[in-house]
Amino acid sequence: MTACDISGKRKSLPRTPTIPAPACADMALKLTPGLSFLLQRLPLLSLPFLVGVALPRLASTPLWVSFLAGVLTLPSVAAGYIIYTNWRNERAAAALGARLIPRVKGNSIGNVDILKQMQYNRKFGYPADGLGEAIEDLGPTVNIRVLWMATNLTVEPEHIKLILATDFNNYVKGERFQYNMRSVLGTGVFNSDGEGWKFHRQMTRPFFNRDRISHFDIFDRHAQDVVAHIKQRNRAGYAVDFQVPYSNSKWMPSKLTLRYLKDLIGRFTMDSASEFLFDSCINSLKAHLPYPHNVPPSSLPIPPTDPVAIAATRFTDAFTEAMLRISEREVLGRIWPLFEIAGDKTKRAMGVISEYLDPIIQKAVDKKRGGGMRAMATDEEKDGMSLLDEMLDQTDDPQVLKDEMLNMLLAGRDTTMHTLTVVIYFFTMYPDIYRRARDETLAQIGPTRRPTYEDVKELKFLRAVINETMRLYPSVPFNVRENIQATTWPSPDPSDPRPLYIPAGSKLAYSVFMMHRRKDLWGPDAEEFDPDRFLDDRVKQYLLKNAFQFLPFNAGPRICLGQQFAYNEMSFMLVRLLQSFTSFERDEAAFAPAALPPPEWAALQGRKGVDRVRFALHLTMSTKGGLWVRAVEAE
Ligand code: HEM
Repeated sequence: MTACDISGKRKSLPRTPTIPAPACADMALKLTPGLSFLLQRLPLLSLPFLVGVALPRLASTPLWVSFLAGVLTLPSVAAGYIIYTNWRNERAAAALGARLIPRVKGNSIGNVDILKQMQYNRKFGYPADGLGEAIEDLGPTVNIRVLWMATNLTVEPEHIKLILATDFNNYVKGERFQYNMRSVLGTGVFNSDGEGWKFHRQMTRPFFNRDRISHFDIFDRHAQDVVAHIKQRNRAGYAVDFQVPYSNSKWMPSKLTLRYLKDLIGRFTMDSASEFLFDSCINSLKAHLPYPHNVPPSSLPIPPTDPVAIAATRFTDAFTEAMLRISEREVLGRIWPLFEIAGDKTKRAMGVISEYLDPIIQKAVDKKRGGGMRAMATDEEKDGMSLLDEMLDQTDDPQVLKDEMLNMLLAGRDTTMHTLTVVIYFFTMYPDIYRRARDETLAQIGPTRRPTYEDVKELKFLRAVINETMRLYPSVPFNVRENIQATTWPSPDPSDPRPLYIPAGSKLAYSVFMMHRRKDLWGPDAEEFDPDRFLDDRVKQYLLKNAFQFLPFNAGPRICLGQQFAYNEMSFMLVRLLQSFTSFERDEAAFAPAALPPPEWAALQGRKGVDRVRFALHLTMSTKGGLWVRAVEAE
């Protein structure tokens, strides 16, 4: 690959590294994921069966006995393998003076009861239901086995620090995780390790190094649209959904997105992200907003026929669907391909996404190749450039560019959308907090002026509100890694100082959601929403003692690239809302009944007993039934 620099000389560009894909991914290109999964395992599964059948035949046993022996061989071999692996791990741990991670005990074979409970909690429960009890009983790092597959879950800052920072090179996203995500995220920055990851990260990092005026132009345009939508709907007498679904839509593509479709703020973050990423706004804010479930269908306006609105809805639905499909694969674990025997479930959504994105990327590549875009622009010129334009300085491989755009869209939409939605939710719960944030905003910026980067830095209380929101409801509540080499972690239990042994290739989950609520790390009021904990003595008392106990953006070499950008985007949107409205109220009648917490939760301790919306977990977090609000306009 070559490109022209400003002087017209040909310059070679860094080559896109070849990122190895597992064999199963190659096969999956031709076969469905399920068939490819079965074919690869066929020899492994059939060998014990054939041996089991053949051996009794040597002793001339009847055919049915041989067949039965063949059938029983498979579970016997599997059980033998599990017993051997346990024994080997125990010995390896003992040789190092270590112990195995305490194991959560179920009450049935294969811990099917735990699996059922987890599935129930995922659908109807509160985030981390069930896991909190296990951590309380066994300590902050536990081993959970379901159907003989183990996951180690930790909420211990020292252990998370090892994974993310101090022993970074020993922990990877891993081939298994990457295969689950590959049909959507390709080999982009989220979904790669080693050299591939370094290549993607160094390619995108410069874009986030500076605050750009053009980004505030983008935020402002879309923030104005959001404010206008709220005013319009409220004036017409309806609540407006800040995020998620509605049950009476006529233009919803599938049951799946019906549960999760992002709304007003999701449209703000989607439109902003598409504009700064590839300079082509999705225009989802131009599409029609949903109406509350209790508006009779007969009084709903006719669904939009405007092609821009339809295309925007199609793209956002497809994007949401693709993200949900890959997060379902994570939940199903290693056996997810068996649920995709008939075909790749991301294919339909990816078709729609590609239809939209491919021409944009191809056009940029053609322009670059045809010399229509100067390579290596100056910093000043770069201010108005999209990430796609900037990346063209480094590669013109359309697949690499597409992967990166999709990774960034995921990073840039759902995380900020969730945080903004929860901030508004907390504003509806705690009007005093809203008043303080509004007073601060009006004192610093006034009722109409557009905020600058300097203004945003001065809004200390607003920053504390955002941090406290991300403490209680971090956008990425659970995350996973795998360790390459066997290792040990320091014991979290003072009464048993033996370190914990982690066999090579273990699945390691860490939950910042749960860590952020630990009373021993945050004080007895850890579950209360109190932004002042980021401003008063408690900063010294708790947070400064261990910076790894607050990790909404991760830490170490893979720390979120868009952290500063996200603070700017969220603050900008919030400033525009604080300037435009004197208060926000939740309209509970507008929530579908199943979207509200069940009445029996009100008697419970902690946030579960207090919260008035329900939260769903997929790759990122969101509210389950939307956030329906009304706002009072400022004079
Ligand atoms: C409230 C907003 C945000 C939160 C809470 C957040 C959080 C995170 C977290 C937890 C990770 C680590 C994921 C992992 O390693 O598995 C991450 C990674 C990343 N984030 Fe963000 N993020 C936010 C907004 C953004 C935005 C707006 C962008 C850019 C458009 C962005 C770009 C990235 C990128 C590129 C990575 C991958 C870094 C890597 O693997 O090297 N994020 N983010």
